[in-house]
Amino acid sequence: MTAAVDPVKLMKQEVGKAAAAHVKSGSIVGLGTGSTTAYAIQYIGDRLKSGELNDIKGVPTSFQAEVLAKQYSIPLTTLDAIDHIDIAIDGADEVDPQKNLIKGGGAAHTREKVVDYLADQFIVVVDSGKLVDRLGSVFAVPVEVIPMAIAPVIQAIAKLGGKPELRMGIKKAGPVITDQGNMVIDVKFDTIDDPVSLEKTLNNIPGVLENGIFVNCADLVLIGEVKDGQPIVRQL
Ligand SMILES: O=C(CO)[C@H](O)[C@H](O)COP(=O)(O)O
Repeated sequence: MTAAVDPVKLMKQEVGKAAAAHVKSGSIVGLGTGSTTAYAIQYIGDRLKSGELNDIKGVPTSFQAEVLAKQYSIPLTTLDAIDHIDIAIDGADEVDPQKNLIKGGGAAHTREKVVDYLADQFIVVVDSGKLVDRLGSVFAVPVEVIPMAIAPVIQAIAKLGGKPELRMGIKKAGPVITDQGNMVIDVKFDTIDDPVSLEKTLNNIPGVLENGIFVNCADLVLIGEVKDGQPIVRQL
């Protein structure tokens, strides 16, 4: 008996491959975080190995991205050694029709926001399950907070009408700790009518480092779908 192929995995693989095909030789590439971007990193590595691509430098958005880049022999650099990023590839947890995003399912949104906004071209890679009519319909907004400010930030967020929940670890007792040593509060809002203003409002709370609302940032959204059992990629 052959094992059934997971359709979500198929979509992620195909969209990751499609995004990796956009990377040109000589580029500085922002390497996003998450299971979909992991395939893009793998395919960039494959293209380097085959000689189809050369002279690439990657800027990782997380410890995970750094480990994967090393695994696939992608040379890395840091923001103090470069003056631009040509292209960034990153996943998302929600995408609305205006290409606004919620990110941070992997608690990496702070570094992702720095890298993705710096890139001349930012390509988002998602499976079709991430598309929503309105941001916040399904996913909570991740907010990275410095540990000593957790209590007042939770109070301030509750006053804004959000339902804050401290993100807890899996296979680790206690809260999730980000790559910067901070904590994450996931905030569910009934509706997000104005993501532009909510992004600013959340970041204005003292103790908040960054939140996962990304507006006016994505240039291209690649969506993986399965049609008639076959994975396809379309653009938003
Ligand atoms: O924002 C992120 C990490 O902070 C990820 O890009 C986002 O959570 C999507 O991940 P995946 O591709 O595994 O669904």
